[in-house]
Amino acid sequence: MPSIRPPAWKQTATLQVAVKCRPLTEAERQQNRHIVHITNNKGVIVLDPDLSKDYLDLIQNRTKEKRYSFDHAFGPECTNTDVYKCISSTIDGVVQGLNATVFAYGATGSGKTYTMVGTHNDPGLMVLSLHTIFDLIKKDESSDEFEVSCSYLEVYNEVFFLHLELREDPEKGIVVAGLRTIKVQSADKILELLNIGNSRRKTESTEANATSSRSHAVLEITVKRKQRNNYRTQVLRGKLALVDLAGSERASETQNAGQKLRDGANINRSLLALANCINALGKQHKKGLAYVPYRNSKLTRILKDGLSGNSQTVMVATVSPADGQYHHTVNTLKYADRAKEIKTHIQKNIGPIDTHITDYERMIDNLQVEVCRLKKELAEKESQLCKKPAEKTADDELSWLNFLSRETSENVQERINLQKALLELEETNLRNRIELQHLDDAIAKRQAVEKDGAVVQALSLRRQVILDNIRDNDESGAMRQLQDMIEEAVSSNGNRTYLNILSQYRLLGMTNTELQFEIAMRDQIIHSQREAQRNLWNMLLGLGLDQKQLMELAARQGVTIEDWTAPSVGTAMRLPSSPSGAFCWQEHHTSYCMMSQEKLAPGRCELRPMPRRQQRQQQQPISSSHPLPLSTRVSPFLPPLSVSLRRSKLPLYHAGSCFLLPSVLAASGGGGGGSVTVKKGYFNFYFAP
Ligand SMILES: Nc1ncnc2c1ncn2[C@@H]1O[C@H](COP(=O)(O)OP(=O)(O)OP(=O)(O)O)[C@@H](O)[C@H]1O
Repeated sequence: MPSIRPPAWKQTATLQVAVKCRPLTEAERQQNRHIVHITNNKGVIVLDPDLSKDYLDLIQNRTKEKRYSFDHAFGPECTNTDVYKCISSTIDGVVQGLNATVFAYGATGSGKTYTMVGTHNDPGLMVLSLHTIFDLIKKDESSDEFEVSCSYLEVYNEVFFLHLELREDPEKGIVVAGLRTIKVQSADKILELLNIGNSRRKTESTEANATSSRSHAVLEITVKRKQRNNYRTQVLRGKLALVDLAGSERASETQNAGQKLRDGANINRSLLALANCINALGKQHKKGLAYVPYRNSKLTRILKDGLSGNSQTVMVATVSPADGQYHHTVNTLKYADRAKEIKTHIQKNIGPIDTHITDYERMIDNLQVEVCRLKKELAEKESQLCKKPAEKTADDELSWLNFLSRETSENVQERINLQKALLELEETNLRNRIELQHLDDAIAKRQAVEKDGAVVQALSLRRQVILDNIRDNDESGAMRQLQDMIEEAVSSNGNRTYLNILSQYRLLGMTNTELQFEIAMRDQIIHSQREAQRNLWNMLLGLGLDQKQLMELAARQGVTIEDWTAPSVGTAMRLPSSPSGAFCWQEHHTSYCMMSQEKLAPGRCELRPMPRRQQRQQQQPISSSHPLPLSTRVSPFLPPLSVSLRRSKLPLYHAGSCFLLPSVLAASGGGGGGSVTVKKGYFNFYFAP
């Protein structure tokens, strides 16, 4: 994912130098004189250790007394907290995404470890800085998220104690590859780790210090601050490096003792490299560009940012007040004095704003997951519907509908959010293009005055940033992705599909009920017809007619006997007194039935259609537009005789809205039937019982 970088904001800062002179130790007090004096919290005077100098030397300025002035100077009575007060503002910046470096520089036994780590009663700068960082985070009232991590590194004899590789990262600066970084929740946890790390540090007893550190210790604390608003996330990354350098005494002893000690070059390779860098950086300021040999040692590479790069840096030069340490003290102060000239360029480490796009991506991913989840849920519901539609209760459906309406409104909200994000992106693009236009104009105007001046360069730099932003926005396809997402959110509205399925299911359920009712009705009619037929046969057989006679009688009347099954002998014979029950026939899947009408004259029935959805409601008569088929087989169970209504010469009597059909029974004289031509329209049967 390409990154969009904010415009660079840089401020030049000067390396701050504080000098700290420790008290004489018990042992020193016996044999040494106190030769370092602090004046006005800034001045340092180092007296000539040679007391034999006569007055003449003094007035001829041949004395070795030295005077210096620094940003801050602390005497033996000052605590680490006093020192910290002067540098605390530098530490505060780390929480705002600025880099800071504090390193203690001085001869062995001068008090570097004491200053950086301290004691229980006089906590050092590492401890105090950590407390400040965690206090600031605790007191922060914004909704920003913080993440603090730390690493502790030891460089011993130019070798990383863990044999790690140094790499230059374009975003993070110099990093030690493979270095373990631990996320920490409190200052106490870091201090615990720090004590473990410090206790494992290589120390040796030297003439000047019983527990002289033989390695450089670097405690690095990184504070990641995530600032969010609706659709933007900005990450500020502040780094604080606290460095306790090794003592040099042993190195000098093992090498050319005495001689190199005097000129300050007899320190181990890292310190020599550091001194050279400080020298070069000092010259750089005074005489212009000079090569700075950072790469000569691992220590200087680690400190590169702190010395000239993006860091607000404090050098604490520690000195011993003992006259025996005169050369070390002067040497330290000489480099500290030079370091005052070093300039750094501080700038907030604002993480790539591609986190905007990352956020969009995350949002889109989440939506896609949500869409998948909804699709799956819908498929499950659909399969449930297919399996057991009858088991679905009205309550379930209601709650599911409520759920659906909630989901639908959420879906709408998501789409609104996506639209907003899209608008914001479009606005950014528009702003970028307007600024590009302005920059082009400004560059053109400025170039007319000076061809490649600083202003033109700055404007061109800014123009490049804007161009990158525009290109990155285009390349990332964030807008296209958002548009696709909105469209998908609209089209993949599974709820709508589900609602369709649900309504179809309900419709099918109703049709099913109608059909079941119809089947029940038909069963009832068939049953009644069979009953009537049995009665008819009983009656005819009771009259003494045999099967042959019956067939002849039926044929004479043009009646087809449908189901020739003689009832068992002995069945009771019964003649109904009035028409009742229903009869029906099927016509193109439409059911009609003849209902008994209590209030009609005896034997009079009316044929009515049986509308599917109104079976329980009042029946409607067949309309005249509803033709009956010319030949319709009707099996009325009253009279107890099956008749076929075919084309017939039997008259139909028109009576108002009805056709009157002469009673088949009457016509047959108690056993007759006939065929009639039924055209269309209403018709009533009239039976003469
Ligand atoms: N401000 C101080 N007050 C009291 N004692 C101090 C102070 N500074 C240093 N000392 C003492 O001086 C001695 C040497 O200090 P320290 O070990 O910090 O020196 P160093 O510069 O780290 O030495 P090395 O480079 O050899 O590691 C220790 O015994 C320490 O307790």
